[in-house]
Amino acid sequence: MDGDLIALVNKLQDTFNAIGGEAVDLPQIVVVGSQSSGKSSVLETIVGHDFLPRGSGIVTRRPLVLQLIHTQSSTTGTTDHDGYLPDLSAGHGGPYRPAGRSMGGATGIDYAEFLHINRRFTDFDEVRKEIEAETFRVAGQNKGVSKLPINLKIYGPGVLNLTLVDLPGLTKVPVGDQPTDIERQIKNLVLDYITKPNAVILAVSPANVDLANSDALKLARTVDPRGLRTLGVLTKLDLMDAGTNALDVLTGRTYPLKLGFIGVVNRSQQDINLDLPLDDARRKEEEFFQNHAVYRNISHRCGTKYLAKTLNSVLMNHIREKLPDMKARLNTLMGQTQQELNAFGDATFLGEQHRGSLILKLMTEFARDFVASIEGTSLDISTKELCGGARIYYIFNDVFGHALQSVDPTENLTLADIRTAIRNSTGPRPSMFVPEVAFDLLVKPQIKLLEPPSLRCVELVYEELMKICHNCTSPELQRFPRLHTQLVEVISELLRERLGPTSDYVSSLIAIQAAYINTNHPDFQAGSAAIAQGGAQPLPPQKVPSLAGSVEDDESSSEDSGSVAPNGTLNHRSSTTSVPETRVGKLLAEPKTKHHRAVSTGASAATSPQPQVIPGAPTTHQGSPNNAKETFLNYFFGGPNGGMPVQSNSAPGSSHGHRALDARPSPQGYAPRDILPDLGSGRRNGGGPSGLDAGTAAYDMKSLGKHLETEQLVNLTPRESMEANLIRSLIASYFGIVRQTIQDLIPKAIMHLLVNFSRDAVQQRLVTSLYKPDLFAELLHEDEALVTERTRVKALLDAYKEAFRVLSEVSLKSS
Ligand SMILES: Nc1nc2c(ncn2[C@@H]2O[C@H](COP(=O)(O)OP(=O)(O)OP(=O)(O)O)[C@@H](O)[C@H]2O)c(=O)[nH]1
Repeated sequence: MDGDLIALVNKLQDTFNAIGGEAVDLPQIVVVGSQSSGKSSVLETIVGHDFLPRGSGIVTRRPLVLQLIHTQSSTTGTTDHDGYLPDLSAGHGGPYRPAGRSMGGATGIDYAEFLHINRRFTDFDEVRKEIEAETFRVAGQNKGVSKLPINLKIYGPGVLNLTLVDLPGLTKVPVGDQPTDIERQIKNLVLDYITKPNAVILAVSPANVDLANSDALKLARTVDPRGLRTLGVLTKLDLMDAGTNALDVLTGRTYPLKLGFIGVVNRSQQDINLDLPLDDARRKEEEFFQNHAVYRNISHRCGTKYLAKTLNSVLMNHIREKLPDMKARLNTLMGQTQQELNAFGDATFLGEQHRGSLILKLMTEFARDFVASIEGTSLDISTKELCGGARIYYIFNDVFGHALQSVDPTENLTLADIRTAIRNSTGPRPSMFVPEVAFDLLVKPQIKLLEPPSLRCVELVYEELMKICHNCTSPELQRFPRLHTQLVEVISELLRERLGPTSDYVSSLIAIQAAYINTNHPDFQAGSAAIAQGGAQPLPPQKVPSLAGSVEDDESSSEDSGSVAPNGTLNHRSSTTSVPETRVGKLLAEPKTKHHRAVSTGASAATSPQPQVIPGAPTTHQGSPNNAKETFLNYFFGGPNGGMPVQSNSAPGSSHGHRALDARPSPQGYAPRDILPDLGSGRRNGGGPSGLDAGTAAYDMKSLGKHLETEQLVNLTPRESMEANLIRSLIASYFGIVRQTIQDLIPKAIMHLLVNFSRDAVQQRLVTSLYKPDLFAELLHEDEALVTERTRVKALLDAYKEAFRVLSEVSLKSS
């Protein structure tokens, strides 16, 4: 039973070595000692073979995990119950046969196996060479040390069940080309092993050096201060100065260790040189103790044989003691490993007949994850960054919102441009009033400025959805990279399909806004009123109290009057309510005027703001959008519908051919030309390009533009400047309204056409595209790395389970 324990630990050690399970702290004996203290000699005598490298300097440079496995002798078929054949007189069958001497005989063969090569060694010289080669391979030629252990098993009827770890000897000074920190390196390596509470420390100290200077004991003390798991070994007792002895140490009077001290005498260097067989050396050792005057009385507790036996029982007791801990640890590990294994997928879905349901399950999970990410109901919601639906909201609200707000509605629209547009829209004739068509002409391209940010918004949401789709994965799905790729591909295709219609719709929303400039929009009318109000300064006494006059006065203040909000938009609501009952303000504060057109020939503009149709005046545009548009600027610049007194006897024909409202008859009977004589002449005399007068390039925008470029902008006449500023303010006002609408509509459109559509279609699309039995094999092709990893985890779990089972049996029997 006890033999089983060590065999079990050995088995666990192998399993964990092979599959990388470092988690179990297995009970093992760790040999520690300073250089040349005799560690290798002790190990060799325990094993009964010369198999360790020898030489000067540091020979042991990698940990050597040595498992001694007792096998039954084939001649006797028996063994003593603790797996140890103690009878030295048994000769070849004894435990301390030198290498090669008993090999090949009927008594059974000792042989060695390394974990790193699949080969059985029966020649222990070869074992030594292999250890040397393997040491060099990893730790380099005579260089530093390596933590990577060499695993060696020695089988034979002559060995005890034992697990020992040989470590590099503690050193002080680097020699040769050793690294300068060799002392620290070795110390750390040793500490790595002896710190583990399940390690039994075999502290080897030479008896010919004062125990107070023992590096092994010093280091052991740091991790086992009460000396509970340290076994002291005193070597070189034969080399002590004459007259001195180590009796006090061996009897535990000098240095207290629970497991005590055992004295040994190994082969001297000379013995080695003379190739003294190990069994001869053991006899010599036995004789040494039995014949020694001081040690005679304790000779049964001295020597390598006794050490081996003690180690065996110490290790078994230690394992037995650690059983509950190991079981608890294994239990935890089993739980963890099981969980790890579960992450690779439900075992119930393995097998060909379940492929369809597995694919369906993975698809559904994928679709569910995708929808959950969008809706923010995902289980693993990040707290580090916005994700999924929240990012879409962020795109709408912050990114898109800011992008729209940063669009300057009058960008690239200089006063000169506006003047040019005004002039172009008046045709060859000088015009007295600002034509509404100019406003129309100018505002449309500005509305188009909203298109790029809107389309970008679609793209950003699309990209976000793509990201969500790529992030939808699970450890189970990772097993099937091709299925995952296909799932992502199908969703990507769905999203791509939706990108076109969504972008088109968004573009058409902008186009719709540009298609019809609704100057009759209530907010715009209110905003326009505020603009007008901003310019409604007290009129100079000498002028006719006309709108034109008030606006003209505004020219000096319009730049800084603040009628346009800093962001280029108007606060329509407050403007509306704060519009004083000025003439223009009152007119514009009643947005429904257009719809109530009535013949009201005698009404004054101040009390009757409705655009009025004059008998005999051209009415062809009445009711049409153009007509509606043509009306609103009249509030500022006069015209038949505005408050401007216009002479009814003005020739109606003079207005046709362009949309300028200057010559339209008004019910009041004044012609704008009459009341604003300076405007028309001002343009001709002041800022007007001479080209216009010459008439040669009146319609040529280019030459006009060039001309304007050459002329300084300040050359705008006051009238032109006023007109241009006013138009600009109105553009900003109108643009603000459109922007608000767009800001509201685009996210709705994107949600409907892209996000919600994809969300609702994802499951069905996946099923129709991928749920095809002939695709199953391809889709369920497993990732090889993951298959390996799953196999490893499965093997680990099995090993834990097996270890747990054996441990349970052992503890049952021993209880
Ligand atoms: N006389 C005598 N010599 C011993 C005894 N033990 C070890 N030696 C000698 O001491 C030297 C060092 O012994 P090793 O067993 O190689 O010492 P080590 O601790 O393994 O050395 P490193 O692996 O280099 O750290 C060898 O020449 C041994 O023959 C002993 O009990 N008596």
